[in-house]
Amino acid sequence: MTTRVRPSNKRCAVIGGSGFLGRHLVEKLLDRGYSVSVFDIRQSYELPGVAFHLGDLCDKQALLPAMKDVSLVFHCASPAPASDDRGLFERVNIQGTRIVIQACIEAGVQKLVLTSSASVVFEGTDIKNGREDLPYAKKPIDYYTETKIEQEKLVLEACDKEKGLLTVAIRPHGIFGPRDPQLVPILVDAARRGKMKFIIGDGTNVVDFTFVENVVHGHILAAERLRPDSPICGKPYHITNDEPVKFWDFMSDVLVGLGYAAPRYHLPYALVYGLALLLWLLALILRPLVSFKPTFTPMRVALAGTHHYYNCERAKQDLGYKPVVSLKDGIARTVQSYPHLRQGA
Ligand SMILES: NC(=O)C1=CN([C@@H]2O[C@H](COP(=O)(O)OP(=O)(O)OC[C@H]3O[C@@H](n4cnc5c(N)ncnc54)[C@H](OP(=O)(O)O)[C@@H]3O)[C@@H](O)[C@H]2O)C=CC1
Ligand SMILES: CC(C)CCC[C@@H](C)[C@H]1CC[C@H]2C3=C(CC[C@]12C)[C@@]1(C)CCC(=O)C[C@@H]1CC3
Repeated sequence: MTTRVRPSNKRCAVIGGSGFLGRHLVEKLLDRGYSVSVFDIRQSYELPGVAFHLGDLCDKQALLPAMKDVSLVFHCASPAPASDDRGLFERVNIQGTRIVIQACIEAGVQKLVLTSSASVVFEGTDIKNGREDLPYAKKPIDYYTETKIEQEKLVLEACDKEKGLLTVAIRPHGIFGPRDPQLVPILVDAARRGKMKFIIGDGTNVVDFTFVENVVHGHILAAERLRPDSPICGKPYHITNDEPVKFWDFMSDVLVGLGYAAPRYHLPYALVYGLALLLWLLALILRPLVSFKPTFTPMRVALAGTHHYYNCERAKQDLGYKPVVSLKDGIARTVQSYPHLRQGA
């Protein structure tokens, strides 16, 4: 007879734990007394109390040791949204997520918390105060969004009290904070190349940006509230700063905080979107000959020129969620954490 060790409630695994969000999550979990296994394709740091397992999440045999005696798994790995590699997104976000679910079931994991994205409902048109019951985007703008939709469906459908696996999806929006490899670095790179003089559209579009510690807080609340009798099983939850802000005010605050000029001149949205589509097509056609990555992709232009902010009442009601860091403090802490990206550095 084989005896199964009951996983400790304070042992968890973070898939994607070397990444931006993953590492912040690991640090908070350690603070809260969890012991943590990180599974990632790379190791980006060392911390006492963290065991690293390196491998590709599409490889179940590589995943299983990271889930040994673990009751709770966070899945926050994904290829970077800026990539244009459809095959990679399908392999990691769709096939890989199926494998993560199978591995959880085999390893006797009780709870799986997925980092999804509020963008699963975004298709380039305004979303104002969007709730979780909005339909998934029918025409997602990029492969990242297309595969995040499938990934979320897979994880939520895998919620099965009989089989003993409970699942929930967190949908953050526009995560920023110290060590973010995307938002601030891309913005500063564009500013240094003189591309941030322009506002796309009339500059009044309102969006959500979410400080990374609030996203972590939402994940941990969801994990701790996920029980067979709780209403959160198999549901998605928006997690934002709950302080929608004008996109171009946020960009200006970050740029000015780092010593760059705020964008001033307006360009028509339709013109910039058309040009971005054209460039994207050109990059696709020329890929066998030359490789170039346009700064202004159709997705970025759509995000920069439309309203996209989300209601997080469901998270407040069911998870007891409330942001722990304000937008103002989040921006100040973020700006302070990038001395090397300051103008003149
Ligand atoms: N940043 C944002 O604004 C938002 C992010 N999200 C979601 O949050 C999650 C975390 O994002 P973020 O922290 O920004 O991203 P990061 O790229 O910083 O972190 C993702 C981590 O997963 C790793 N990874 C990628 N592919 C694999 C694989 N096949 N096997 C194992 N590990 C892999 C990455 O490695 P490598 O770097 O080598 O690829 C990286 O370490 C993602 O699921 C993303 O979709 C949702 C909403 C907004
Ligand atoms: C060049 C400028 C027009 C824009 C520079 C900033 C952008 C790089 C970021 C502004 C909004 C961000 C965002 C994401 C990535 C970085 C931005 C485009 C996501 C696409 C990351 C992954 C998600 O799930 C949704 C995010 C929405 C906001």
